[in-house]
Amino acid sequence: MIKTSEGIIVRNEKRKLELRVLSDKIINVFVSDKEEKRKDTIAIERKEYDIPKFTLKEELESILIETNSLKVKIDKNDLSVSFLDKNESIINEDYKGGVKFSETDVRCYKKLREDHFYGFGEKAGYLDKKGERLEMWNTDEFMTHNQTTKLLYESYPFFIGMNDYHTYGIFLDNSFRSFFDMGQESQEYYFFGAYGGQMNYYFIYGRDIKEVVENYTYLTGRMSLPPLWVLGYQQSRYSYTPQERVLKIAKTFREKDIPCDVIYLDIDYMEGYRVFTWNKDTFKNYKEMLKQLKEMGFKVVTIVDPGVKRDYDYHVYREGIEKGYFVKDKYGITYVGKVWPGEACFPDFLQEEVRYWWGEKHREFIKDGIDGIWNDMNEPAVFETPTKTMPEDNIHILDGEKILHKEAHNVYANYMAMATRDGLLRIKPNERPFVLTRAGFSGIQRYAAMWTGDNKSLYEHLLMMMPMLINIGLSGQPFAGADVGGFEGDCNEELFIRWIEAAIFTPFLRVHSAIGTKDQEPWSFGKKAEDISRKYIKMRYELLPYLYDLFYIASQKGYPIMRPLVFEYQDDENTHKIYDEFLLGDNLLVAPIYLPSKEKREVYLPKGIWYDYWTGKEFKGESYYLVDAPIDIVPLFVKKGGILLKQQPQSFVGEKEIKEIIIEIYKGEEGHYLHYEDDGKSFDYTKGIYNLFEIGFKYQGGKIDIKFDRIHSGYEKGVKKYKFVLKNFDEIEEVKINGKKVDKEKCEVIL
Ligand SMILES: OC[C@H]1O[C@H](O[C@H]2[C@H](O)[C@@H](O)[C@@H](O[C@H]3[C@H](O)[C@@H](O)[C@@H](O)O[C@@H]3CO)O[C@@H]2CO)[C@H](O)[C@@H](O)[C@@H]1O
Repeated sequence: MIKTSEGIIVRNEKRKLELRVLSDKIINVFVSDKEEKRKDTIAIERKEYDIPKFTLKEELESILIETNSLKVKIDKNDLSVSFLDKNESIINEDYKGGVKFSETDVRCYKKLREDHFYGFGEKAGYLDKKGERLEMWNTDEFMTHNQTTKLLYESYPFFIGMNDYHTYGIFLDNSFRSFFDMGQESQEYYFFGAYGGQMNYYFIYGRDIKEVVENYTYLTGRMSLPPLWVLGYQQSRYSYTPQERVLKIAKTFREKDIPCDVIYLDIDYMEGYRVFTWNKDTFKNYKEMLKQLKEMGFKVVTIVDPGVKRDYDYHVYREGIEKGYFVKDKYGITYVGKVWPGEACFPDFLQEEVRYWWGEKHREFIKDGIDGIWNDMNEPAVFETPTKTMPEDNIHILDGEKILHKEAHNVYANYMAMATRDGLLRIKPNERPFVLTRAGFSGIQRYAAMWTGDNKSLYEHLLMMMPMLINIGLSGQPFAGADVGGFEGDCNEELFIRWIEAAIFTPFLRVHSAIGTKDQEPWSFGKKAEDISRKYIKMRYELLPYLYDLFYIASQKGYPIMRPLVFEYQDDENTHKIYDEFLLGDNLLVAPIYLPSKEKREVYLPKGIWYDYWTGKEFKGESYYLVDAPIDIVPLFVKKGGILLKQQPQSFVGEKEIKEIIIEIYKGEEGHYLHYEDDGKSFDYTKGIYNLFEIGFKYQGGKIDIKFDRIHSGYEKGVKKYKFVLKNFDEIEEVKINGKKVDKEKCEVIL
């Protein structure tokens, strides 16, 4: 055994085990049958750790490492590893020697003690993945996504294991195609591994799911605060063309008083699908169009695919060829695949120089008035190949070394998103960039928001939006959404209404639909759908302060914005498998209708008291209820003592100065809330230019004591008036704010 500054290295005649103690609760395990160095992928953001104190005890058969929270036992014979808590209760242990190497793969077997497995990022199907076999290989899956769809666009080789006694996470830091058998093959063990690369995983212990997610994102990084406008409603279609149609859509939103912040331009804005060009026939006057959109308060996001059309007269292709920036085949010849523009080449984003070149290509776009970039087809997808991507033996260069596509594939999109984000940051250094991506790997939250690709206009896909987005959130990516209304197939009035009712509570809210399908704007399905859409989109804008506070928490702790009930109520066993309800933050429970012709649904309310958001009716938790949901109502519940922040809705973010924040306090003995405020655009907050408020209350015998405390003050232009609205309190005799009695009818703070 060798003691290192971070942990230990142990060898037997066949292999080496390197164990690093990265925190009291995070242990990195690297097992190899060769003399090689551990290789972290792009997923790991953290480069330095505050190595905690740990003790080391070597015995005849084993080695014991102990931190403040964990004991790690290593069997000196087979180098298997067990993780125990301080009371010697096993959290997780290798099964029959643990790691196995073979010609085709490397895998690790673990004893199966877990009741549930969550995470795994973007996977179709339900919330709990126990008993399933999953694979990770970024894939453009155009067919219906359902329980049997194994591969989708993004890969997160991360899961959370949980039983009544323990919660932990495992992140397999390996970018090759990976697999996870969570008890399908056996009831005795589960295993995970990859078809290549190393057995390099991080064991992440946590008091509960929350702490595991916090620790996992401590490693893989957290989303930084997005510009406030991307929290608004966004309208997309493949494709809005010509420019007159784009303007017409924009004007209609304003005429019909339906809030909207963003319009997307899909592939038809380009000249022959050549990236970084404009179609001169259909977008003749695109600068003028962008100007007019800006005047109406719209932001514009354009699609940018990785495929560069093979055409020597086209500057991006010519430069790429001349500089040798494209991915090469196994013979070292530039690889050509078929995508939208026909024959195309793919920039090797793994190279820093290529990323810089690509980032600079956005300069003109941004100067002309484009506000955000949508990276699509970045698995990378290639048409008409059996694998739907480029050959696995294609060559990329990473840190000066050749690596094959089979290693680069799953991380390609992260490097592309990095190129885009860094480019936007160079162009406008003090403006928060917005990048949307379809493909990605763990850690993608540091570069881009994501959407779940080509779903269909089906009730099944409305339902699936929930478990998918919830598991993505548990996998460190809080900023996610689905194509609202469904991408492929015709949506209809009822489906659109029900989808909007659910989606306004998802972090990323974009309606998107495919070419040849029925129009999918909020007014495309008649007056009823239009009115209900307006009502809910306005509600989204009303709730923006609450939502932005959740983005702030996500940026600090990595917590999901859209949470499964088990995230907040892990002790309540009934929550463990619920996937068709979710929490927006910890105060608001959303139970969408996801079946046709349904005006009622069963809702489970966890521990505590809950108030029907619409009627105020009180419900006791830990029970199921059949609740009414006529077509214009999505069942919503606020928890006892919950606090919701609202503001006046507007047509787009920044339309009007927000002069007042409404703080709704729902009856309870007490409640707490953290409110964050900044300019919603720049990075000034990193220099302390933001405000942070602690809001709380205590209530007893008709008397309520409200605390409103600015614990950080830095943003002078912040809202000055905070009005408290007391919900569900029967008789209020006395109201105090910060210890001072105030008039019950004028419950407010003016700063
Ligand atoms: O930019 C346009 C849209 O591109 C994406 O969706 C496309 C998807 O990625 C492609 O694979 C393709 O699907 C074809 C499919 O692969 C093929 O087997 C055949 O069935 O025809 C399909 C249709 O051509 O087309 C999709 C678009 O229709 C992206 O996900 C969308 O958001 C973009 O709007």
